[in-house]
Amino acid sequence: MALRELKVCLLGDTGVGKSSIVWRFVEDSFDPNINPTIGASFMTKTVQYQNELHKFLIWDTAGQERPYFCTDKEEQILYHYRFRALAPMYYRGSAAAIIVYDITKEETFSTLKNWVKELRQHGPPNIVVAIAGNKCDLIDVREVMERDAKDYADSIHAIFVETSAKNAININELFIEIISHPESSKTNRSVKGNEMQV
Ligand SMILES: Nc1nc2c(ncn2[C@@H]2O[C@H](COP(=O)(O)OP(=O)(O)OP(=O)(O)O)[C@@H](O)[C@H]2O)c(=O)[nH]1
Repeated sequence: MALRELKVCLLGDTGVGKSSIVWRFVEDSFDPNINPTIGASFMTKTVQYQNELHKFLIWDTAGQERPYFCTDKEEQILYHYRFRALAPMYYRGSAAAIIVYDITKEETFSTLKNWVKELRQHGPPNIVVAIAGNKCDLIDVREVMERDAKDYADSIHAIFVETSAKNAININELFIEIISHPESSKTNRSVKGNEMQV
């Protein structure tokens, strides 16, 4: 059976649930006390879909601009240059970027639009953009309407799903949509025998 590799990165504001989405996808678990990501973390998961194996190489980036341990301005600037400014390393060569916002926080949707602009300006030309409106289990405190987010996603030709890492809603579907997107197969890398690398 053919094996294809797909580099995918997750972008978005701090606390929107990027790591939780990755944990739900890779480990099928959810930790309500998960720690904020420092810099970036890397995980892989291989799924079988339509007679092919797809190995996701997942880079989960930190959304936090000013981590709690940075007490003064100098430390914050240092953090920015050490981690946030490294984001291009993670989206370069990616088949897809999953940009996550929190449906209960309007400002995280604005951050998402900034990431879309950055990807359009500096990202790979064929990168598949997938927008995930996470925490859809919290509809009572919703601030971003699903229709508005879907209209925006359609306007930029992005995949769109509302997800809940907590309740395992649309997490696998999100990754399957990425596999099935015609553009992602162009960036997919076929791997033969012992050529496979993490
Ligand atoms: N109710 C609910 N809470 C969630 C969901 N996903 C994540 N959370 C919670 O939101 C908080 C932040 O989750 P993370 O996965 O650390 O968010 P992140 O985007 O990776 O954050 P950074 O690492 O700081 O960039 C945690 O308390 C999670 O338990 C969800 O689908 N529903």
